[in-house]
Amino acid sequence: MKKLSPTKRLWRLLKLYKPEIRLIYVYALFIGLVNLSLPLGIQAIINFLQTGAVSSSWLILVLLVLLGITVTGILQVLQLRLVENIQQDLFARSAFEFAFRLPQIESKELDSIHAPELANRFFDTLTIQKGLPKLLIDFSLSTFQILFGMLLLAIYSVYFLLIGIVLVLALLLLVRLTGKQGLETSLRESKYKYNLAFWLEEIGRVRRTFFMSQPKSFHLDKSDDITYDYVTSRETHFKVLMMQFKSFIGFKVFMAAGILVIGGLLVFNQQMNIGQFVAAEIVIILIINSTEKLLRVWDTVYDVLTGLDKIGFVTDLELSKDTGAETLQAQKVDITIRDLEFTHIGHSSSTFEGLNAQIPSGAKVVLSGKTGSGKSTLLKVLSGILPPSSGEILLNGIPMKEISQASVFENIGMVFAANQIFEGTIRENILMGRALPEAQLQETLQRLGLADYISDQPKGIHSLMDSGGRRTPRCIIQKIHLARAIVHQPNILLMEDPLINIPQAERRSIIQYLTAEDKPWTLVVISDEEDWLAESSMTLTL
Ligand SMILES: Nc1ncnc2c1ncn2[C@@H]1O[C@H](COP(=O)(O)OP(=O)(O)OP(=O)(O)O)[C@@H](O)[C@H]1O
Repeated sequence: MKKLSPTKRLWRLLKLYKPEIRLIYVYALFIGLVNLSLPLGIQAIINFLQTGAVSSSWLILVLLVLLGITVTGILQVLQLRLVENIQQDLFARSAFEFAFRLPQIESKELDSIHAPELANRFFDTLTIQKGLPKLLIDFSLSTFQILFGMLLLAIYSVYFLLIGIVLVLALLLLVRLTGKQGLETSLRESKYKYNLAFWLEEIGRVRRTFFMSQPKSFHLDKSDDITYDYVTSRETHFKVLMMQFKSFIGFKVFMAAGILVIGGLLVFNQQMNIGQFVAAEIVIILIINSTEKLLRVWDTVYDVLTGLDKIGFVTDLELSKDTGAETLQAQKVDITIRDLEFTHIGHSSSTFEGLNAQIPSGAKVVLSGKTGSGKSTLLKVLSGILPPSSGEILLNGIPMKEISQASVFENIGMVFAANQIFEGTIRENILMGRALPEAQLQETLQRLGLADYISDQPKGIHSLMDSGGRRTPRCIIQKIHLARAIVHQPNILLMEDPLINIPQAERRSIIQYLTAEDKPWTLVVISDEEDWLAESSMTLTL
């Protein structure tokens, strides 16, 4: 898929909130118009005052000016409400995008990426969120303010209008010439920011190793290298910003000088009365303030574009597609492996090839082979997590790619070698949101020898586990992995060394339970333990 440019991403985002943004701009337009009531009203008030009499017209004018100020205030409150709605919606949208996408991303996309690191990019949602008021309110208000101010001044003198046109053209030219460079430097700066965040997470993850390591400076040196890269790229970005900022200030001075000189000359030449001059001065102040605001929006534009690019990286990653239409309905499943080959991305030779096997339903298979022979890879291919490079797997004679992924996953229980405990209660970690009869859960806990441990916990099965089960014994972690895999009585049970942390005395009874004749599953386990071999009905060697 072609990568979208950050600017295109911004348009796409703004399109989502078209009705709200339209209203924000309509309000800004009104605010810009009503704001003119201040200079115009004051101009008329001064003219009245010069007549030296308090009249009802003077009073009405004062009230009109006050009404103008109140109306703009109300419209600004309405704008804030609209932007707040967009900000809240954006947060929720981003949260669900991440939660939905992270587990669904195609395995091949994540081959060289550490998936948890992708979650760091969620924080750019806040950058975008914070940038929106500036981008929508400040930008729209300032633009209309400058536009209407210039038009009003043009009524006083056409020279004012010329100055305005020169200013707008100069701003557009500057954006065109330096905008791209600013975005590039901002993206580079952001890259190092993420590198540093990831490295700090790594230090946190293996903190004890770093705590004990001598010399102590290793992780600091590495942090220093990344920080240096960050600061250097930030400095480059800042230089671009400074160059833009200085040019903006130059434009501002040029505009103020032009308007003030022309205004003064018009008064001297009596082409303007004092009331008009004061009004023109107020308009000039409004325009200068608005230009100032536009300058400040610029930095935010880069932040928002960079944030969108960073989040876009995650949302661009291809998701795993569920193209199969068949469902797996049988109670028992046999597995046929036909000419199976798998090659990891970036590897020139295949991990395994020409693999053929027939695993009858209910078989208890031990998968063995020397280290690196591809046992874990085969298990992932069998589960449908990794698609084979060639050949196929059939479940009850149906090619796996024709069966819907949801149906395959519903029928599989899987125990991975890697720790899969997430922060949540023991119950959540086992059931993963499945609604199962309580008796079925209790039976599983009993059979795996988990019931006693759980009842000893302060909140029983509702006790909280840390991420990775930090404070839970490894044996219990493994039993929870097992409980998760079998509690729904799957038809296929795939396990990578599932019992290595479980005491020998308990292992045999668990193996006997998992390999019992009456169990619904066809079991494939990676292990070289005698106990598994003794209870298995077949072995598969890679
Ligand atoms: N995500 C990956 N990307 C690239 N290569 C990989 C990936 N995962 C595994 N490999 C490589 O594929 C080969 C098979 O790995 P696999 O983990 O399947 O073997 P294994 O038999 O389970 O090994 P072990 O018994 O040591 O766990 C190895 O050479 C490994 O380096």
